[in-house]
Amino acid sequence: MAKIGLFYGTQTGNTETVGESIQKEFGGESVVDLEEICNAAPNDFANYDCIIVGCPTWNVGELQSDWEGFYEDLDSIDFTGKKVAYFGSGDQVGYADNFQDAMGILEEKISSLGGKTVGYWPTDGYDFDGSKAVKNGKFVGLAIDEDNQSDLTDSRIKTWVAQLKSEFGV
Ligand SMILES: Cc1cc2nc3c(=O)[nH]c(=O)nc-3n(C[C@H](O)[C@H](O)[C@H](O)COP(=O)(O)O)c2cc1C
Repeated sequence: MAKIGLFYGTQTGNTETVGESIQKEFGGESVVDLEEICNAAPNDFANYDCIIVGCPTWNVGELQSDWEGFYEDLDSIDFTGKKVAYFGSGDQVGYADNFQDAMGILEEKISSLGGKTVGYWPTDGYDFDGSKAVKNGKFVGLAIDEDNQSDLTDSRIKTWVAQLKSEFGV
């Protein structure tokens, strides 16, 4: 079993691709286990002290549907003592009032269940009007925009993973 568990949901594949790049950047399967949330059970989270959660925002400010289905199950997971990092996929032009809301919804829930949020990310370089994923002037995790800024995705992942390696202590 790897040290870090990465749980993601996706509708059209972008968040899965980003998850795979994050895994690769950490050093591959020996460091990060990838699990699609539609195949996950609440017990799977118990295996990891370091967790990465990936979710795109859909239907104007909503969780991706598999995460929607798992949302109530989160209540049965003890996140106490776990470090949790978040990444999201969104579209800052098409959905400027709800950019990356899903990342914020999951962070609020999981931190209320004891998870310690790591991997905060600056809002510099993005242009949007509102987001549930911004707290104290920063995103609660890595914001990816494949619709408008796909050219920045690789460098954003590299920078964020380097930050997380230090915050996770791996
Ligand atoms: C109908 C629809 C609704 C969307 N709603 C939002 C939204 O509210 N906020 C946002 O940031 N992105 C929104 N998006 C953009 C998607 O999150 C984005 O395309 C993302 O990369 C999809 O990720 P996935 O391929 O992992 O499903 C929406 C896209 C569509 C087609």
